[in-house]
Amino acid sequence: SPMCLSLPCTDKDEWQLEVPFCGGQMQSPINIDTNSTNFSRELQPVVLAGYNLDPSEQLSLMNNGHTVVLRLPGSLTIASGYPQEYRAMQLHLHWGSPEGPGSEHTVDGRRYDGEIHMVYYNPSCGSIKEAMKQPGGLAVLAAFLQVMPMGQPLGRWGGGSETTVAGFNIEGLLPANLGRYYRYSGSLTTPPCYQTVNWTVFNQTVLLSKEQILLLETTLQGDDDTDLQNNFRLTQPLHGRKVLASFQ
Ligand SMILES: NS(=O)(=O)c1c(F)c(F)c(SCCc2ccc(C(=O)O)cc2)c(F)c1NC1CCCCCCC1
Ligand SMILES: [Zn+2]
Repeated sequence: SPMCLSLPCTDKDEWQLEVPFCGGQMQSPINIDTNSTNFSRELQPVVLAGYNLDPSEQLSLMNNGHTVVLRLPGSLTIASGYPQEYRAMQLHLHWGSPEGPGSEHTVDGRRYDGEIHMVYYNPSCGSIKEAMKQPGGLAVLAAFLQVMPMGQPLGRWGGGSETTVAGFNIEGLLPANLGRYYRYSGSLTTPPCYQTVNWTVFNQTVLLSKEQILLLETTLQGDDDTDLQNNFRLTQPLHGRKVLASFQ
């Protein structure tokens, strides 16, 4: 767009022209200004249950043209850290390019190399479709991906359009410390932009090797057969929302 002065120039926010919620007052991602977060002692550490998936469990990994998505079984749940239980749906990633970082959330204006999102729904809202439209119907656990200085690779990341991976310890994809996080109410960061997401953004990052980040940035094809890069939405205004912190 003509107003774009800095790269990457992906002002996806024409979305609100055809997708009304995308122009709402509770949109994600946001910049987290650590000087204006409120410490809340009610925010307990996030505890996952059922995350150690049996290798006999085959998980679908696919490139949907916008990100790489790993479908997760509903047996993986958030057992604490939220007022109600949530069940897993999928996890996916946001990244940049060899020219620059690609996290969705920023902290004090800093953009990280990438961001992992684990998407959950509240089963007491009925089906996933209903949950997606209810406030608090969705929860997303977000962690920043950061290149570690000297890389010994973490976990396994696949590529290609549709494949399956054997079950593995999903908790290994999140930071070790799930007790330090930011919490705020926001939205999906892609159309339909439903404002129904209870966001958790962990303070500790997930360290990947330079090769792993580069693999992510250079191996996936987007919808239009170009490199799938910079698949992050620009940060959105808070419109008075408070960001809570589970730590001081
Ligand atoms: N950050 S996020 O959670 O908002 C998010 C993104 F930013 C995303 F960019 C995506 S991928 C883009 C949306 C999409 C496209 C195709 C398909 C398909 O062919 O199955 C599915 C979805 C993406 F899938 C998600 N997460 C999805 C949001 C879309 C539907 C709600 C349920 C799962 C979470
Ligand atoms: Zn996402």
